[in-house]
Amino acid sequence: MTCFCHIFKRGKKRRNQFVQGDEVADISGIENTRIYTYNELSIATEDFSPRNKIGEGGFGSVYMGKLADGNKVAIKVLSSESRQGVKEFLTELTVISSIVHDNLVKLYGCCVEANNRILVYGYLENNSLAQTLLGKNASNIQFSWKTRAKISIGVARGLAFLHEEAEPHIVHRDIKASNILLDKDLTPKISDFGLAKLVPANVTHVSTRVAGTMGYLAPEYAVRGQVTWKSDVYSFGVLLLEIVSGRCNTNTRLPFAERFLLDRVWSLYEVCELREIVDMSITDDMEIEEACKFLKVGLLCTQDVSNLRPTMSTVVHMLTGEKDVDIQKITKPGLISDLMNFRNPKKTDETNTSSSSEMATFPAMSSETTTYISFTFTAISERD
Ligand SMILES: Nc1ncnc2c1ncn2[C@@H]1O[C@H](COP(=O)(O)OP(=O)(O)OP(=O)(O)O)[C@@H](O)[C@H]1O
Repeated sequence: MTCFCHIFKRGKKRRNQFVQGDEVADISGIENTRIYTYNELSIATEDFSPRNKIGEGGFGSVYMGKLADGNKVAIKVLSSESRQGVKEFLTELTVISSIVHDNLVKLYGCCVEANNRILVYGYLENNSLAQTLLGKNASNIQFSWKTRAKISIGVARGLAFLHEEAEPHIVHRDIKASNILLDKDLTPKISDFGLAKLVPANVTHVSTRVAGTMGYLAPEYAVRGQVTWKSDVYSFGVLLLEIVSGRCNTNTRLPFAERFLLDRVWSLYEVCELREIVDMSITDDMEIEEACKFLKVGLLCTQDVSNLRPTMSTVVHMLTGEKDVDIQKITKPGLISDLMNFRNPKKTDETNTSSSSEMATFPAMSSETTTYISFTFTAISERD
């Protein structure tokens, strides 16, 4: 009798086992990840109809879908470059879906049938900050100071959670306005965390992904490809400046002195005129003071020397007022104009009005990093 039970148990799929056709993999935690069939997702998106396509990012296309239970979801079809083995893919995915926080987009599950690698996320009604706050087509959302403060603090909390509490700790690598989504109450949710590991380090992919991101890259990331939590803090600092000023980190239509937001904020800080860059729709004096405090936190986060940047939990405390902003610690941030100077000192003077679609190469970079920076300046001009 004992022997019979044993055989029976061996024949059954275990809780931590993924079985599909001939594929059998033991993956701890998989029982908490929902595996969707391709057919289910195809029905949800009306056969991946272009009508339901809501975006296209470096990882692939994103569709809005309605599941059989009525739940609205965002379905991200990873591009062909992203194909990983089933076990590897599911192992990473299980980790990502176990990370749950109010300020992180919830990953519901995935589909790994045949060559398809598809992720299913909770759907967020109010699009990304890139589209609503910084986009060309103004949204009807009123970004009051209260809303901006709530968004800034929420993103800081989400990132602090990824860096300091999530197991394993996660460096996002691509904090930027298009990766901050807003739900119906304008609660910010960070998207795309952990995805870097789902895609092989493939040059073509990296170059397209980082293309829109230049203004957010910490100098050590741009020059040496060095990614740590400190490079995320730098990107968050740039995002914070964008939220307070209501403008994109790079605008090549502006005169050179105003073109790069961080450079502009730093020069205004030096002459005690930070108020000038605060979005004009914020008019209340008390709020402007608070906004200037946020700008100073942004300057602390973007310090050129990465060791001078605060941790994200310290940033949260400064933004919420639980900790003072120590202005003694604000020194020169890592400026884009300095990176460009490094590349070609003659080109960055006041008279430089050249198009930004030049190729940039930095001697210290690995060949992979060089490739993506060379796309960067083209991308900056395309966005404006
Ligand atoms: N969970 C979601 N809910 C609602 N819309 C989403 C969701 N996820 C993504 N989107 C939409 O799809 C677009 C593309 O998202 P995606 O994250 O793939 O690319 P991106 O962030 O714009 O660029 P990149 O891949 O370079 O980071 C977003 O800008 C957003 O409009």
